[in-house]
Amino acid sequence: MSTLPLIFIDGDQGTTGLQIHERLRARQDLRVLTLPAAERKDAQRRAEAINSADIALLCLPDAAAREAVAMISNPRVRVIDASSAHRTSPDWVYGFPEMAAGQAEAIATALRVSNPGCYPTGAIALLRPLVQAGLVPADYPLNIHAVSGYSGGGRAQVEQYEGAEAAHAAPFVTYGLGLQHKHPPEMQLHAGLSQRPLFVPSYGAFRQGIVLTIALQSRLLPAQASLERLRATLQAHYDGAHYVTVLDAAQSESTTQLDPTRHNHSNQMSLGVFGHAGHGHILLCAVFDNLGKGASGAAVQNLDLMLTR
Ligand SMILES: NC(=O)C1=CN([C@@H]2O[C@H](COP(=O)(O)OP(=O)(O)OC[C@H]3O[C@@H](n4cnc5c(N)ncnc54)[C@H](OP(=O)(O)O)[C@@H]3O)[C@@H](O)[C@H]2O)C=CC1
Ligand SMILES: CC(=O)N[C@@H](CCC(=O)OP(=O)(O)O)C(=O)O
Repeated sequence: MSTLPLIFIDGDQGTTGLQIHERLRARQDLRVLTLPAAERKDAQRRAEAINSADIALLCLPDAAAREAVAMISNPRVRVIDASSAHRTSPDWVYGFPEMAAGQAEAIATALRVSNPGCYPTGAIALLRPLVQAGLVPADYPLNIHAVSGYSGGGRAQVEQYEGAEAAHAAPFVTYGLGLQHKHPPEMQLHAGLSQRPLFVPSYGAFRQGIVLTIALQSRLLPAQASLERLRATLQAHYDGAHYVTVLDAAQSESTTQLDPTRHNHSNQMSLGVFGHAGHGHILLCAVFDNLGKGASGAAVQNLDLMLTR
């Protein structure tokens, strides 16, 4: 009998699950369990697979993820949930290792880890250190804009852009106009905001990658919140982080545009602070792959932390 840890991917045929599978394919330090196509939605087979695993990776819609958790009877099974079902639940560890001191350790020892959402990853990465340093007030009236690749919408949206009707797919779509998107509560909680941020998501006719931007007005910030101070605070927070980089002053100066696909197929995220002191305008930016640091890459990063225990 092998003693290598057994990892079950529930939802391995979906957008996130396929990419996790791909990332784990060549690994010699673990075994990956998936169900045959005909059984992948069979509740009994899923329950058996989950309960036989050391770590179950849930790459499912929220309802199916909740169902999967309810199936667990083996107290030793650990879970990484990629869905948004548990991201604000106090019983789950939020799977963003760079977010705060001690977070990586909390993930490493956790039984239940909720992977962050794609858009929240960028928003929280930018805001949390600045709010904590008192440079962005917790009640700042925030507007968060983001443009994602269409794969953020999962298989159904990928089909629209890559299937038979692809020629009719819109080149660019702004959505969530009811301002009820599922992500603001997750952003608010983990960024330490006292108000719900306003979030305007869009997607374009490219497969994957995100540019997320947050505009700030200096007159609404504390006097010490200069562009340089904001940048230095983020640099200090992410100093030594493998996957998160903050553009320095020279890099920011020479950057005139942001390409959402820049970090595709990696777990990297770049953060930038741009602005014009004379106008009192500051722009916080995050660039990353919605299927990398925004989903599958982050899940594998968390898996690796959990495998250390
Ligand atoms: N795409 C992204 O950028 C990101 C996605 N996520 C999250 O990851 C999760 C998965 O998303 P994504 O991969 O995009 O979605 P997909 O729709 O691409 O994949 C979901 C998969 O789950 C399967 N599935 C649905 N219901 C069940 C069930 N009851 N039992 C077993 N399998 C089931 C689906 O099968 P079928 O298609 O046959 O129904 C599909 O293969 C979501 O909760 C999403 O919020 C997180 C971060 C980013
Ligand atoms: C482009 C696009 O359609 N995006 C999806 C992202 C949803 C998603 O999967 O969100 P998580 O990252 O939290 O799981 C949307 O906005 O509904």
